[in-house]
Amino acid sequence: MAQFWKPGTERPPLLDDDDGGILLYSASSSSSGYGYVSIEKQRQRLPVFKYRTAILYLVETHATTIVVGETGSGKTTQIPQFLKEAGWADGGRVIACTQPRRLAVQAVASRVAEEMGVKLGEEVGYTIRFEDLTDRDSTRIKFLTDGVLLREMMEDPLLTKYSVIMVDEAHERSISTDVLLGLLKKIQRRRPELRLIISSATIEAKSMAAFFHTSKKRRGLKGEDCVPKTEPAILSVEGRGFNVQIFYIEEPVSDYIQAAVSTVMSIHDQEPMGDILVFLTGQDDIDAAVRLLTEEAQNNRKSSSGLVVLPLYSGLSRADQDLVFSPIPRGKRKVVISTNIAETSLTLEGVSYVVDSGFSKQRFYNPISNIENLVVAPISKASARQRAGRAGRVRPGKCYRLYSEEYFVKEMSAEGIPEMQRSNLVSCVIQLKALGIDNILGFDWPASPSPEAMIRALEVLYSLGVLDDDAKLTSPAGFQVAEIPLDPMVSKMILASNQLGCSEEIITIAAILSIQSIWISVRGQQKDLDEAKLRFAAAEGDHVTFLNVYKGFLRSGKSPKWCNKNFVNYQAMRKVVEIREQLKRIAQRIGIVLKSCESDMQVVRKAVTAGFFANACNLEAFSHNGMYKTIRSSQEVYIHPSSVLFRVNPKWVIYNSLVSTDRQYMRNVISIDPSWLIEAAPHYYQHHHPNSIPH
Ligand SMILES: Nc1ncnc2c1ncn2[C@@H]1O[C@H](COP(=O)(O)OP(=O)(O)OP(=O)(O)O)[C@@H](O)[C@H]1O
Repeated sequence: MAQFWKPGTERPPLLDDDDGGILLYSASSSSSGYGYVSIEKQRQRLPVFKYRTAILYLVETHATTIVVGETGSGKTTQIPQFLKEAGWADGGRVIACTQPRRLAVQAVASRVAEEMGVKLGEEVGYTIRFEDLTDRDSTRIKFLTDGVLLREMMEDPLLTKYSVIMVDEAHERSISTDVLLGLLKKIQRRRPELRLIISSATIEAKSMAAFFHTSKKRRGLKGEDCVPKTEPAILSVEGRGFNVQIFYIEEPVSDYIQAAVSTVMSIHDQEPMGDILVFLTGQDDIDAAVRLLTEEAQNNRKSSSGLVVLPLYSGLSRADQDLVFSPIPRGKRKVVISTNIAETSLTLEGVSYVVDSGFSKQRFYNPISNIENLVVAPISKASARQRAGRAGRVRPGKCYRLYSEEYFVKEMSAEGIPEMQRSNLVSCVIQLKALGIDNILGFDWPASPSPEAMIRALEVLYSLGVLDDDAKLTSPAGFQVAEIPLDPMVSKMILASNQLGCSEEIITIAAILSIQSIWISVRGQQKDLDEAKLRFAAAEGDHVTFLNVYKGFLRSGKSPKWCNKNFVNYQAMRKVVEIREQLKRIAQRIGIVLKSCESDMQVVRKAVTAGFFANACNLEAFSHNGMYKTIRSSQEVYIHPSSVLFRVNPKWVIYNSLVSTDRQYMRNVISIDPSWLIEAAPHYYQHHHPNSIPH
């Protein structure tokens, strides 16, 4: 490893480090030594502990407090406890702390419950989509995703039960965080007693402060006189977790999966015990790396025995995700291979080594072509620092970056682009509409989305029948779609299935579409995978094929062996079963009758069309290479090789998503009859594309 890796230059990190200095995370002044220490001692050792009085004073006197502190300084776990101790949860009030990711919500809630010596779900609880572990009477500190807090606003627009809302990891700038910040600013005007804490590792504190600074006079709910200062306070928490030594690769790598696997093996061969956390981009990469490492172990090479390799991504079932937190037998080394869901807020206790590929999957949306792509793109310096920080949570660690120091310093961007400015805004707009925000274009955003993207979103919602001519939610369809916490196109497909009598099938399809892939992808075994797929392949396309796989899985008694034999990802199927159960409950709640259409696949395809008609494509006449054109923007697209319709090339198809590599590829494709498009969306096709559909 010595000739392969170059240690980073040591330089003390500064909070406003905008020149991209290479960080050597150094131990905070109070973090002395490691080994066994009581939880109370661990708490007191965290940098944020010294700021307890300052934080409480600022929260008392300011409507908004912005806390900037490096990863591991203790913001997430400690600040809610300080607030509780200071009485902010007295009198039945609740302290909320939001996170952008579900996994982080669960993990920090468990940790805080443990630190307070209480049972999770009582005084300390959490809520994520489809899962509520809180108690209406006793929960005083509640962790939740920012998306869930937005949903709570539908029932309680002023969020009256919360005394303090802490928006954590604001630097991630997820869409939900940005929408939440905009709405909280509105709520503050009506509730001067509400306190906000915006906390983050790298937030541009000044621009956030400017956003929250308002000269407008606030109106109290009941004429309260406890008007705090409107100018936000900014507090920098100095100090970090433990030393993390950074190493850079000397030469750029062409295959980051292979490079990550080799790095893990080198660490295992040469470094003292300590778990390894590897950051790759998505399920495919991760499954490939897990397989490569497991094969090494099976080949019984002395060097790789003793490795316990675990994947971590959002498409895993809860039980499989929990495995990464579970202890492993003594003398073994855990290797967790993860997407960026482990990037912020998580503490994986045993981790001493991080391997950072430098990439993540990111959404990019082009409002002109109205196409959204999920692409593998370079991460920002802020993400790289968060990733490195995972190695220094409970003891000093090392981070191996699979890119050069020069690249980090000169080319990596300082911060990522806010999700709001690179996403399709359909879900965001429907949520604001459901909250009664009519003037979406005039909404006060921390970072404004492009007007084109907004207009596109309004158009899609209008064509889905979710908004009426006055851009208000339609009743009941619009309200029902808003109620289902999924992409409105998927929700519309579920609503249509109710009328078409195939809700059982469509709910299965919706569950499968919400995870990345149900197939095991194995490098070098593509032919075997294709053959396995043929056993389930349906001429109608991928959606019907999914139903065949799901039926087979149930018939096998949910057997892992059956999955392996058929190249079906067992963990993904467990997640599908889990999501399906949750969707069933929501569907019943909004009045959908669960009904199976048995073998009538035409109604299933019609229901898919009802949701995804805007993604219709037509095979180019005389096309010898399978080129399609999208109806809405005449974009050139092709069926992805992973689809069962690859090379079949039916004349008319609908896709669920696009991935762009050398070309734009359609994933999850189904063949349709073009007349269904007019049935599903007469306005969209007759007015916007009158000559594109044969009558
Ligand atoms: N589950 C856990 N097990 C052991 N230690 C933990 C656990 N969770 C947190 N800690 C300790 O608490 C420290 C502070 O964690 P916390 O999440 O509060 O920091 P933070 O400043 O919010 O960082 P981040 O921005 O990365 O979320 C960790 O570095 C770690 O030492």
